[in-house]
Amino acid sequence: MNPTTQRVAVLGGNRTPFARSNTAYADVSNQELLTAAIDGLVARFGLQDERLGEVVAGAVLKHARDFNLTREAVLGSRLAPETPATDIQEACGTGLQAAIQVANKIALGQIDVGIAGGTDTTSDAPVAISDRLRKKLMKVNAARDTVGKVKALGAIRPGDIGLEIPQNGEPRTRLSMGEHAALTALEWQITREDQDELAAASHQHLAAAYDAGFLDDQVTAFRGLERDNNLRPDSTAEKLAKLKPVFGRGEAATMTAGNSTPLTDGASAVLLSSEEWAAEHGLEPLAYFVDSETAAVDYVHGGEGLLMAPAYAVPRMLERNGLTLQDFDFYEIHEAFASQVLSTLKAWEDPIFCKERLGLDAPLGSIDRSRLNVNGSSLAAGHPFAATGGRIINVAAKLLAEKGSGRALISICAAGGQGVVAILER
Ligand SMILES: CC(=O)SCCNC(=O)CCNC(=O)[C@H](O)C(C)(C)COP(=O)(O)OP(=O)(O)OC[C@H]1O[C@@H](n2cnc3c(N)ncnc32)[C@H](O)[C@@H]1OP(=O)(O)O
Repeated sequence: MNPTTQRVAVLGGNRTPFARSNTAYADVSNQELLTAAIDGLVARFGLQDERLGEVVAGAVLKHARDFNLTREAVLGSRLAPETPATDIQEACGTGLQAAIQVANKIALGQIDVGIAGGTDTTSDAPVAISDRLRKKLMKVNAARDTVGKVKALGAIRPGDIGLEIPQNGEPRTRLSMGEHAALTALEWQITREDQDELAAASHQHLAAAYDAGFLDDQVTAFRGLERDNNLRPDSTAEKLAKLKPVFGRGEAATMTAGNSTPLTDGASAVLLSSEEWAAEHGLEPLAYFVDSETAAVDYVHGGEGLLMAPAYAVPRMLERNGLTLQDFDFYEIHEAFASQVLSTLKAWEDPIFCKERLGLDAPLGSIDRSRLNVNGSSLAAGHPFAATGGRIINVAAKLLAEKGSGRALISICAAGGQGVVAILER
């Protein structure tokens, strides 16, 4: 056993431009998207025919045929086919969780280099047939002869014919992500104005980042798309204020298509390695992967808001690292919904929440809002669930590289009441 750990370098990343559902990638599969994200990284870092330690990636919405999606993407890429691959899934936390798994293996010296990634497409969602129809069709398939097959087919009734379409919601509460977030927004009294302001800033910051060339070495054009097609550089809080609420009722109806992420298609990948591997390949690390934490909350019995788990994960990670919430140069908080980011920030400022729910003597306090999602986030880029973690790591690492030193906090809420957070440093 090797009890020592080593530093984990973030060398860089790549992603496809993100596309709103049923637009530029309407006919593209998860496998094609993930392969494109990996191959972009291969091209950028000269990894053709390299056997990497491991590729860990995943998709939230997967067809049965994609049972080993990441392995298939590796086999379809220009990496050496001897590169092992693992599929994981932790809803919107998938991409960051993939990076944590690769980083931990590197830290333990089990592998020298790996890729973490994620992909999702809501355009090619895994629509299945109803349970009743599936079971009856399996009997047809299992029948030994034509007579048996005809008999089994005869057992199918019109009422058996139905589709199972994946729901963007929680099976245990039957509420959508947006409806859950609307309840949390009401609890924390998050105003429509503040949500629209955050959404407008996301669009303006992402547009500025593209214009400044910040994303030139992170995004590779794909299927005719060069930039995320959800991006509206002309978004202003005034324009967003005109949109109709889509989630929540009455007082809770503050969330719109403009201050919520759209359903999105896309993929991302991040290259992580040991310092030794980076040096051997003449690569300068952008940043280092320092630590991570996951948390889960009981949203089912009303104990906590569905998307509030990062509020719990961050203080645990801060304590372990002897840091305060203010010790960061950049805060990359996934904008599932503007209200969710604002609810989390408000919770960290609240003495009662911090004492009673987090068990802290004092509130975590406010962050310097000028350091929040400085190059835009999911409201502007879009949110292909499992690809968001990679997008965020790449942005945070490059921000640190450009600054020369500092620390970034990454926080991602996920369906199922979970949250995945991490610290990058340079
Ligand atoms: C852990 C997690 O991450 S949880 C999050 C998981 N993700 C989700 O839950 C996805 C949530 N999002 C959705 O379900 C959908 O995108 C919805 C319901 C919010 C909106 O869906 P739609 O109504 O189809 O959105 P659509 O794109 O048509 O936009 C509605 C209107 O808002 C307008 N609009 C949207 N964004 C903007 C903007 N930034 N500026 C100005 N107008 C805008 C559109 O132009 C459209 O206007 P129109 O009706 O005049 O054409």
